Parts: sequence; structure tokens; C-alpha cells
Amino acid sequence: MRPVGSKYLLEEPLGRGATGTVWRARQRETAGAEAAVAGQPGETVAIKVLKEELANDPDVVMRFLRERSVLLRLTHHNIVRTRDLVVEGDLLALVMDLIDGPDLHRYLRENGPFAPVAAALVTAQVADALAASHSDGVVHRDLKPANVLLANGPEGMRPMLTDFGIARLADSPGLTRTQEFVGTPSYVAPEAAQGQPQTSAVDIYGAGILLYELASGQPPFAGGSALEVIHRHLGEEPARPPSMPDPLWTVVERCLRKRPEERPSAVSLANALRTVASGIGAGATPEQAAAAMGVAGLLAPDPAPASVPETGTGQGGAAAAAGGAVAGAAAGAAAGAVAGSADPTQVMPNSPAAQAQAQGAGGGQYDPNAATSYMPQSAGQGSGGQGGQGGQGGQGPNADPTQVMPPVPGAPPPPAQSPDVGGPDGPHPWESQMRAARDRNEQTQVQPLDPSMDPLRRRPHRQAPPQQPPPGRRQPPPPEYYGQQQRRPAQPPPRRYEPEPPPRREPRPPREPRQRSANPMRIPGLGCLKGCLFMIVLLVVAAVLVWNLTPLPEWWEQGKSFWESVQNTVDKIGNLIDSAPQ
Ligand SMILES: Nc1ncnc2c1ncn2[C@@H]1O[C@H](COP(=O)(O)OP(=O)(O)OP(=O)(O)O)[C@@H](O)[C@H]1O
Repeated sequence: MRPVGSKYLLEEPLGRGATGTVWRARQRETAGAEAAVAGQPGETVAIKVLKEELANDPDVVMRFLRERSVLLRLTHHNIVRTRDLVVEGDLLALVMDLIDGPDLHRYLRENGPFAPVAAALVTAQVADALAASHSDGVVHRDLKPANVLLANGPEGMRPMLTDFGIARLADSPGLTRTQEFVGTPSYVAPEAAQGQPQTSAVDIYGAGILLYELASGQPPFAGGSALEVIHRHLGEEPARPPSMPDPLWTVVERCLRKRPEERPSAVSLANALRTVASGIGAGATPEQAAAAMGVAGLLAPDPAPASVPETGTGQGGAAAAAGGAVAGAAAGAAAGAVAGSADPTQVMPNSPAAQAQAQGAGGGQYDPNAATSYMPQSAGQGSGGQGGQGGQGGQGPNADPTQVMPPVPGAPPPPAQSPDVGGPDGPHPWESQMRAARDRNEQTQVQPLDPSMDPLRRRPHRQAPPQQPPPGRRQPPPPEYYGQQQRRPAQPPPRRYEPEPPPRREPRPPREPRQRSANPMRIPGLGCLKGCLFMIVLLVVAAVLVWNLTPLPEWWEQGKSFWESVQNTVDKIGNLIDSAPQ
């Protein structure tokens, strides 16, 4: 069992993904104030230990710390709660609630597709989770069945969305440098594959694919090479599964629109799916059936979608950089995998061979940055919105974490001029702090972030609507939308960060006189010699007794005379040999 920080103990691996391994773990002691959930000793939790490449990448560490407050405050009935984030030495880990149930990918594999009503209701709850996170400015970007866990509860199976923030953490220039990250394309939204700016609409596209897969057993664009799959996302309309009822198909088709602005908001998607579920069920009333048939009218687009920072601002992602839309990224990925097969379960290494092939397939300049910015997938999943993000070049001074995070007390102060994130010159601002934490071999303490300084919380991230807000402009969801179960629990107002005054040194209390052994002579070092002296005396006494009380002296004499006679005999033989005639 391996400790994670001082608070957790890893017990057994639950599964491995492209970004790390999830472990069942146990709480050793109550976590500190920096954790969202302190936990109790002995409590079981799930811990995602991020891959070493991620943990060693200063950009990822920076994002990890910067997004800490975002991840920890995301609480919803259908979101797996992140309890704590651990940064220790070379280890980055997310501590989550342990969900006792399979993920949707496994469930589908073992049980086959869902009935249309069940598919609609499961996806409606996923949309609830998205609505809550989007209203907080957080986009998941990696929606896929493996990231939806089915919690067994008294009310039945409850879908819970997990891996929030992981896609964004992994979306690092450092990973581009290591060239290890590519992915499967089954869940990638067209704008993400093309390296265009992304919004919360990428999650709606992912939800559309999820709904399609739940109802039919496979995603709409699957099979063939990775390149083909991405091309299909970009240019092909999904085929309607024969058994899919009209209203459900209307919802799927709207979610899978190529133009993000034509997709519905998460709130309207959840609402529409519930209307569909009650209208296509066996016991539906004529009114419910009619409402389901008119579902198109419920699918209102999001007038102010949450934007994903730093996307589409760089080199144009996989599509543009590969010289031929996504060819470079896709072919690079495909070449790294088994040729020609876009098995979504494959994690495809971006090998030099892959790059070479990408050049050929793309018919243009292969840009490793673009190709490797295509997100990885594993275990049968595709990437929801990771493909071809080439926007890393857009990080400027604003991306400097020192501008949004107060310094860690005790760590060296950041340089006066922050170097570019991931830039080749000078240490990364967080490197010195990480090093200090490593040297101290303790869990990095992160100060609470003033929400007004939190770039992910600031509303500027939300795209301004094109015109004046129309009358139907999105308002914060009404309280009844979230209901009791969906409201975040009341949290104490975030503490403002205030620099602490240097700690005043209290005069040390006088030391208790040291307890010494009861050695009246106080001879230094006698303590360790005492045993030896005692043993020597004991041996001497024993030797004297043995000499005087046993026939040992007699044996000694006999032995002596025996050796003397042997010696005489040997001498005599020697003399005889010497005196023998030559
Ligand atoms: N909180 C949790 N409780 C219980 N099991 C979990 C939890 N989180 C993840 N798992 C399980 O761990 C396995 C691996 O999860 P992980 O998120 O690493 O997979 P993934 O989504 O395929 O990876 P990635 O998103 O990094 O590509 C999954 O099969 C999932 O069922």
C-alpha cells in the first residue's frame, strides 16, 4: 500500500486511463483545510494519480493548482465530487468520492444498448451536470461513456460525470513537447478537431454522441481509420439508427450539428430529454406524446455559452497545421496504432513513424504540435473536444499563474518578470515552489483564491452574446431547476487571501532536564560499556571455575605429554632420515 501525501493510502487500482490510474484508497487522517472534504480516518475514497509525464510538466502542475478552486467547488448530484487535490513531490492526484458502480462504457459493453426512454433519462442527468458546470463557466471537454459512472443508490442507478478538468490539465504545451498524447476521435466535436475556439457546445456534441451510443450501442462515427472518423465528424451527417423514436432523433440530430451555435444549451437539453422520455414511454398520455413530438421547440441554443480559454488561438490545431484539415493529426494517430483501425480503445502513440505517415497522409506540413495536441483516449473511449487544439501558443503574460495565485508562503518569490509559460528560458514560476515543496517533502499548501482574481470564475470567459441580450436571454437557472438535490451546498464565503504577518518567534520554553540513567558514577559512555564489562567478568569467573572444578588441568597435562611424545617421534624419524646413507 502506497501513501499519497500523509492523508491517503492507495489500496488497489480500479482502472487506468490515458491521463492516469484510478485507485481505491483509504483516508489515513483527516485532511486539512485546503481539502473540500476533510474526510474521516478509515474512509474509502477514489484517487486518480496523474501520469508521471503530467506530474512532471510544470504547465500541468500550474493548471492543477490554478484550477484547484474550480474543481473543488464543483458539487452536483450528478458530478463525482472532487474532495482534495494532492501535490507532493512528483505526484499529482485528485481525491474523489468512490463510486460503487460501473462506468457507462463498461455497462454498455456488458448489457448492450439502453431502451430509448432510459437513454433519454440517463443523458438528461448528464445534461443536468453539464448545465451546472457550464453555469459556473466550466467546460468538461472529455464527455464519453467512460467518464460517466453509475452510482448504485437507493433510487437506482445514478449517472455521475467525472474527470472534470482533466482534459484541461492535460492540454498542455509540455505534453506537446513530450509528444505522447494523441487520441481516438470518436467523441471529438468538429470545432475542436479543427482547432477552432471551443465553447460549452463541445460538451453538448459529446452528450449527443453519448445519447446516440446509449440508444444504439455504438457512436455515430466509428470504424475505419482515425482519419476517416474525424473526417466524418467534420463533413458527414450521422445516420439515424432504425429503432430510434422520432423525438429522440430530433434531440440527437440537434446536438450533433456541426455549427456549435445551433446546438441546444445544456439546460434545454435536459428539459427536452425529460419531455421526450415521458412522451415515448408505454404509458405516455396523448399530451405527453404530443409534447415529445414538438421537442424541437424546446431545444434553445445557449445565448452565452461558456468559452474554453486558450483554444483556437494558436496554430490552428490538428486541422490547420496538418495541411489538409485533420489529416496530420488523424493519420499520425492512426499510424501509431494498428494501421487502419480506429479502435476507440486504443491509445495511440505519436511516434516519429506516425508523424512521417501523417505527413504523407495529410499531403501537407505535419506539425507535431498540432498532432500531439490531439487528446488521448483509452479503454474504449473517444475524446470529447480535445482534438486538434492548437491554441497553446496563445498563452501570454496573462497565463502567468503568479497573477492569479498568491504565492505559497515560504516558497521563493516569483521572478519580477514572469517567463512565458513553458518557455525555454528561466524556470517556470511554479517550478521553484514545487521544488521547495519537494525539498520539504510535504504536501503543497495552496492559499484560498480570491474569486475576483480567479480567471476561471470571472465572467469575461463567457462569450458575449452577439447583440443586446434578447428577451429570452439565459438567466441563471431558476432555483426550481436545480431543485434540492442539485443546489450546491451552502459554502462559507471564500476567505480572501491576505498576506500573513511574519510569524513571531516565541521564546522557547526551558527544556526539561534530560533523564539520565541511574549511574551514580556518571562515567560518560559507561551505559554502553556496562554490558560488555559484565560479560567479561562473567567469562573470567566461569573460566576459573571450570579450571578448578573439572578434570581440565589433568586433560591439559595429558594432552601436553601426548604432543611431546608425537614431537619426539617426529624428531627421531627426522634424524633417521638425515643419518641415512646418501
Ligand atoms: N470516483 C471513482 N470511483 C470509482 N471508480 C472510478 C472513479 N473514477 C474513475 N473510476 C474508474 O477508474 C477507471 C479509470 O478511470 P479514468 O478516468 O482514468 O479512465 P478514462 O476516463 O478512460 O481515462 P482518461 O479520461 O484519462 O482517458 C474507470 O474505469 C472508472 O470506472
